Amino acid sequence: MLLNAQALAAERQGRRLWGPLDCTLHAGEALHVRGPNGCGKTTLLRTLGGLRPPLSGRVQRHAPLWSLGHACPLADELGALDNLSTWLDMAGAPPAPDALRDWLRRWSLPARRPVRQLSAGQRRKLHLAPLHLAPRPLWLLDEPFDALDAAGVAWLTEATRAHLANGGGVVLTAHHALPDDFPACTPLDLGASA
Ligand SMILES: Nc1ncnc2c1ncn2[C@@H]1O[C@H](COP(=O)(O)OP(=O)(O)OP(=O)(O)O)[C@@H](O)[C@H]1O
Repeated sequence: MLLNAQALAAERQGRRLWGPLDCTLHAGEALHVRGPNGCGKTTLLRTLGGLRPPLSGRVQRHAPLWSLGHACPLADELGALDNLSTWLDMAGAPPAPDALRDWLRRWSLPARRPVRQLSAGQRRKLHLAPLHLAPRPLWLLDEPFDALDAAGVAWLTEATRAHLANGGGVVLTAHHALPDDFPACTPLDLGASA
């Protein structure tokens, strides 16, 4: 088992968002968190990743994880190369320099230009790089398809398929329908926003 949550509940500013809910993620499984804007999908992912305490209940994480939020945690003034190497170093997963440069070349991303000058899709491809450069069994991905072009969507679809086949697990949100060829996901529906 990669992840287990029991009787988990969350609130924002005194208002119950969701819960209590239980969820379990085993190796090879994917969970698609669904619901309207504001219902608490991001809050759930952050809670599962340990970035936010639950109102009640508990989460047990049994594997190293990448928790990639909706906003890219990139330093605007640094280039792609420095951003990725610093981020991965700090995460205890320093990448092989060649692999890092290959990733930038693959997407034609400039190594040195400040990332504030990159497009949203280019930034998304940087943001997703740890999944490729430093494999970890558990992926918590908040809107990972946002701003991605067709090649990026195809890559993420195939990377997820390989990840699950290798015993990984994924919890993700997506504002739109998942690609037709995306691996099967179990839906986790949150209620309407208040
Ligand atoms: N920092 C914050 N302080 C107070 N309330 C917040 C904060 N962040 C989010 N909220 C509120 O919590 C609720 C859930 O937000 P959350 O971002 O988890 O929803 P979501 O389902 O991911 O939304 P979306 O589909 O728009 O991304 C919303 O009503 C939002 O207004």
